[in-house]
Amino acid sequence: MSGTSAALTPPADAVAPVRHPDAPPPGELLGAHYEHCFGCGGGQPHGLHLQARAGEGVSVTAEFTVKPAHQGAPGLAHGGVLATALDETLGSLNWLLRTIAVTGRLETDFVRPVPVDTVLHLDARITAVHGRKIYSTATGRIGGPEGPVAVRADALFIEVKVDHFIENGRPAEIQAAMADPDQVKRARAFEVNP
Ligand SMILES: CCCCCCCCCC(=O)SCCNC(=O)CCNC(=O)[C@H](O)C(C)(C)COP(=O)(O)OP(=O)(O)OC[C@H]1O[C@@H](n2cnc3c(N)ncnc32)[C@H](O)[C@@H]1OP(=O)(O)O
Repeated sequence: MSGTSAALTPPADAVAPVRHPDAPPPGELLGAHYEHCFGCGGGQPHGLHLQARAGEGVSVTAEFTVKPAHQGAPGLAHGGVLATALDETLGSLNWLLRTIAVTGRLETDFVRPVPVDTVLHLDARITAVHGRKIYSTATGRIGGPEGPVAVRADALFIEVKVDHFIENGRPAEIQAAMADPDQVKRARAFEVNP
């Protein structure tokens, strides 16, 4: 059983997403947006270390290997961890628009159990944009990129300014991020949209 709530159905006057001219070409790894991100950062020992790759149009693919630290039931991935993998993959899509956005809503279907050591093959795309609202969808397959669907999600991301993080983040991490020239450069570049 699956379904999508009205909040995740784009309005009639929503528009198709437009890939930013400076978006990385199809096949290129996007890289972590923040070293300490639980989803993609290399600095989190038990994080997902998810690596997203630009696809055609406004789409990405990603792989996530379920580790023993990600268990819920014995030998099986925790559902919240799988939702995190979907959230991270969907979040990385906004890089292709060069838009900073955060998850407002995430609806997940858990279709098949995902054992430890499984590689989850994720595929996500933006379906529509309406003002600050970005609608997207993702699937996670097991046994290969064409294997059966184990999880899927629909999401609504909301565009925000860098100030969202500066005003809401814990001061220690914000100061450290702002002292990192690469982090600042990356964040500010995203604020200059055509
Ligand atoms: C540097 C790159 C960083 C990338 C990070 C990616 C990491 C992976 C993604 C994440 O996990 S992000 C972390 C989890 N998300 C959050 O922490 C977000 C917390 N929520 C908020 O900060 C605010 O609620 C939010 C910014 C999402 C919205 O607040 P705003 O005051 O900016 O927006 P507003 O409430 O005016 O809503 C704007 C529109 O979005 C709609 N909206 C907002 N939240 C919604 C929601 N939850 N469900 C449905 N619609 C929603 C709202 O109805 C409205 O629609 P209309 O324009 O049609 O009137």
